[in-house]
Amino acid sequence: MIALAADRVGRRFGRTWALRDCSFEIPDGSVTALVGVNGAGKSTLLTLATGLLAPTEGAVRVLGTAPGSRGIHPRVSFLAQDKPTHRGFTVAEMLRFGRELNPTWDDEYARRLVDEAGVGLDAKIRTLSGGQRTRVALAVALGKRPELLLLDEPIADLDPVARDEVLRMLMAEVADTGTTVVLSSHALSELGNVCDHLLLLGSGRVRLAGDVDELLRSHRVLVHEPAGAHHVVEARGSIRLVRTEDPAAGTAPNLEELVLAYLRTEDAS
Ligand SMILES: Nc1ncnc2c1ncn2[C@@H]1O[C@H](COP(=O)(O)OP(=O)(O)OP(=O)(O)O)[C@@H](O)[C@H]1O
Repeated sequence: MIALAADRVGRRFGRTWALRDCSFEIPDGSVTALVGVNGAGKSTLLTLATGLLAPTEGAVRVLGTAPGSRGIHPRVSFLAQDKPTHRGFTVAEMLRFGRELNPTWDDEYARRLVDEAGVGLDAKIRTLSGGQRTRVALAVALGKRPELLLLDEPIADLDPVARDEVLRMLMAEVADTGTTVVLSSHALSELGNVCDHLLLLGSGRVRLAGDVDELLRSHRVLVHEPAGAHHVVEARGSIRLVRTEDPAAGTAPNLEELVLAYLRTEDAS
C-alpha cells in the first residue's frame, strides 16, 4: 500500500510557489528521508500531508484518502519543526492531552517511551534538555499509535549523542510497529543509518525519489575517469558522480555523497 502520495501537487504563497508539480509515492512501512536546502519546500510538503494546508493544485493522498479539512487524520502524527510542547506543563499533563485528544491513544506505551528517555512524569517541560523534550514530543506523537509519522527536522537542535539516542529510539519503535515515517532533516550523515527511502526536493520540485538501495545502485563515483556515456550529476575536479546502470563503473556512493551532489547542483536530474 502507498502511505503518502502526491499527484502534480503545487502550493503557492502569494507569488511564490513553495511546491510545484510534485508527484511521488511513499510506500507503507518505509522510513523516508525528506531532504532539500533551506526553502526547498519540505515543511510545506509535510504540512500538506497533515491536511492543515491545502494544495493550490494537484492532489495529496494520505493512507488512501484525501487529507480532511477538519484537522489531522486520526492515524497520522505530525511533529512540527518547533516541537510545540507547552513549556509550562508537566510531562504527565502532555500525556493527558494526548489521551484526551486521541481515541487510539496508548497510555502505557507513551509512558514507557517517556520512562526510557529518563524523564520523570512530574518534570516541567521547560526544565528538560533539548533531547529530552524531543523524546517527550515523540512519545506524544507515537502514543497516538499512528500509521504515518511526519517529523519536521526532529533532531536539528540536538547534540550528536542525543541525535543518536533519538534516532535509535525511533527506529526501534518503527521496527516494532511498522509505522511509516517521513523525516525531514539536514543531518545527512545520520540519515543513511535510518532511512530506506529518499525524497529530495529542489526549488519546490522533486529532484530525486525512490528506494535508497536502488538509488545508490544506479549512481557511481568516478575518480580520474572519463564519464563516457554516463549521465553526469555533478563534476568536482577529478571526481564525478554519475547516474548509470553499469555496476563496473567507479565505486558506489554513500547516501550523503549522493544527496550532497544533488543538493549542490541546480539542474541535475
Ligand atoms: N506561510 C507562508 N507564507 C509565505 N511563504 C511561505 C510560507 N510558508 C513557506 N513559504 C515559502 O515557501 C518556500 C518553502 O518553504 P518551506 O518552509 O516549505 O521550506 P523548507 O524546505 O522546509 O525550508 P527549511 O529547511 O529552511 O525549513 C520558501 O520560499 C518559503 O519562504
